[in-house]
Amino acid sequence: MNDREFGAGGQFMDRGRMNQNGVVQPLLTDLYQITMAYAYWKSDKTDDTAVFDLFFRNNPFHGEFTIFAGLEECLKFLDSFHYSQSDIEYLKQTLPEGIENEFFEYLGNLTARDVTLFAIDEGTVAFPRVPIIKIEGPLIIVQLLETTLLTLVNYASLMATNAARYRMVAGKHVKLLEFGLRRAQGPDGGLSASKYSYTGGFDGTSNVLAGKLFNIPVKGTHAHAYITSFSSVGELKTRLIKHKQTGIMEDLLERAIHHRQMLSHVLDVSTEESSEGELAAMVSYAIAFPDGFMALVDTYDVKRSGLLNFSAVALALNDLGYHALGIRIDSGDLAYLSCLARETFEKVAERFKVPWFNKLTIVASNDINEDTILSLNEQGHKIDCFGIGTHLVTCQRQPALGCVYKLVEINGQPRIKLSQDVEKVTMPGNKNAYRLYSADGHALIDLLQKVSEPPPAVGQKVLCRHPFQESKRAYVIPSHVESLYKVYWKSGKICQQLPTLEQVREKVQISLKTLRNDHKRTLNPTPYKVAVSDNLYNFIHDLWLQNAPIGELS
Ligand SMILES: Nc1ncnc2c1ncn2[C@@H]1O[C@H](COP(=O)(O)OP(=O)(O)OP(=O)(O)O)[C@@H](O)[C@H]1O
Ligand SMILES: O=P(O)(O)OC[C@H]1O[C@H](OP(=O)(O)OP(=O)(O)O)[C@H](O)[C@@H]1O
Ligand SMILES: O=C(O)c1cccnc1
Ligand SMILES: [Mg+2]
Repeated sequence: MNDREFGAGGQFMDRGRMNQNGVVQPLLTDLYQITMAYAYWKSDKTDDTAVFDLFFRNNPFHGEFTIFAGLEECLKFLDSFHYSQSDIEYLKQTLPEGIENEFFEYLGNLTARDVTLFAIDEGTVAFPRVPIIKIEGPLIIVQLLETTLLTLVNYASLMATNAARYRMVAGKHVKLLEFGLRRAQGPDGGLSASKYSYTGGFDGTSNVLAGKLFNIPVKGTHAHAYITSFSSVGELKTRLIKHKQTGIMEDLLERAIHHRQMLSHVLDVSTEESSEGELAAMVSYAIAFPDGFMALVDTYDVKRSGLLNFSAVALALNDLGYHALGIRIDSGDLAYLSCLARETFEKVAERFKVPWFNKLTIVASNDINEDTILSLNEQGHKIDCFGIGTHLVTCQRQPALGCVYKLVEINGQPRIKLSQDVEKVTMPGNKNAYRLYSADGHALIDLLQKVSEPPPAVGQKVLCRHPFQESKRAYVIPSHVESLYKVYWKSGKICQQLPTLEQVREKVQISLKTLRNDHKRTLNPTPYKVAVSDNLYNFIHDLWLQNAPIGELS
């Protein structure tokens, strides 16, 4: 990949940062990470080692699952982590006066070589409080990674989860296209939205740069502007198109006008009421893309104009050996209009002996969200493909995932962060995570243990405890045990074969299949259980008592 590719948009590219979006670099962080680094350095903590957990506390969108995404970008970030000369110069000017020069030398030599990163596989379903990434290494460097890792994981996982939810409500046979670039949170947000909506189960994007960078299928139709740019057939500079088989130039407009006349009787709409400008626009688009003719039919009136003109042009193309692809509807009652369009195509198929007309694609767009799709499903519709922008990319129902990054161990000693809100108390210590499965292949529970404990064994009873509620416990006899963490980064190297985007996309669907339907339903889904071992439970609560100050009443 050359530097122009990710450097597009004027982003700064440094040597060694070739494989990543140029904006992802060590200074893409909060100032406090660097000021803390200086204070740690001043306090002689350069040899301290720490373990941080990266996890979220609540699933987004009132759901009970999250899709983990963004791991590959985190690994590329570790791989390229290095402050450039200009970064150091900038920090010298920006940090408060009096910072010792040796600190900048220290920063200039810093890399992620001594860091070890464990993670669950990208594309896997994940649950609250089970760290999706666990990172160990020198305190200063692992602290410095916090904000960047969070920004790489939070939106990616939110987006992949949102897309997976749209996929679940739409069903596997409907195509889903992401149309959100114009509404996304800026250019980089737009690229991430395209990438991770594909991961979550979309079929393609209208975002051309995303297509190029991530090898995602790019798809699209045309805008209302194309239709409204014509007002009469007199504006057509050319009406001619080559017959697909004979190669002879033929007049497409003439044929379309002829078919329009015939169709007006079959469809019971008057040619006078339909728009001539729309007909001209469709003819001109069909001349440009005879094999890929897809037209927007709602500019003036779907029934009285759009479907008539589209069918006329599609029949004219058919005379010349071409099959049109379909239509897009972008306003009005999408259930009603899609059924009307399908009925129209069926009528035309029968009357004009063009059976392929039955299979024309009906694309719908216009402020679609999960609820719209559910409602359209209830009403009955004939939509083959949804084009979804705004609500997908802005994650309308929940605009941020709350992944956090918490210190759980330092120099082998556990650390706990207390909170009035029990949900916010951190799970101290270096832990392993396991997913326990039932005999039918469904995930039953995620279990956190201390790393010193032996892993749960198939067929053996394990006591699983709610991390904070003493009375909530259950014995689980797993039929299969999955150890959730793999070492992804160690000794300065990515140590797993990274899956392609396509493979991560498949993983999402495979992983979702292991979840029972009641965890996945839209309304009041059943929470998935996350537990701790008895050993970890006691460890957490002992530490809690040690750390909680004893109040005094007077
Ligand atoms: N059958 C339907 N059931 C539920 N929601 C629908 C249905 N058809 C369309 N919608 C949704 O209803 C909303 C309609 O939007 P709006 O009120 O702006 O109308 P419009 O059709 O876009 O109007 P205009 O023709 O002025 O552009 C959109 O969010 C669309 O996705
Ligand atoms: O509705 P979304 O889910 O965001 O999908 C993308 C929208 O972008 C386009 O038009 P735009 O919204 O720019 O203009 P329009 O709605 O006025 O046609 C397109 O026609 C869709 O309506
Ligand atoms: O190709 C389309 O139809 C499209 C692309 C972006 C936004 N709205 C529609
Ligand atoms: Mg719109």
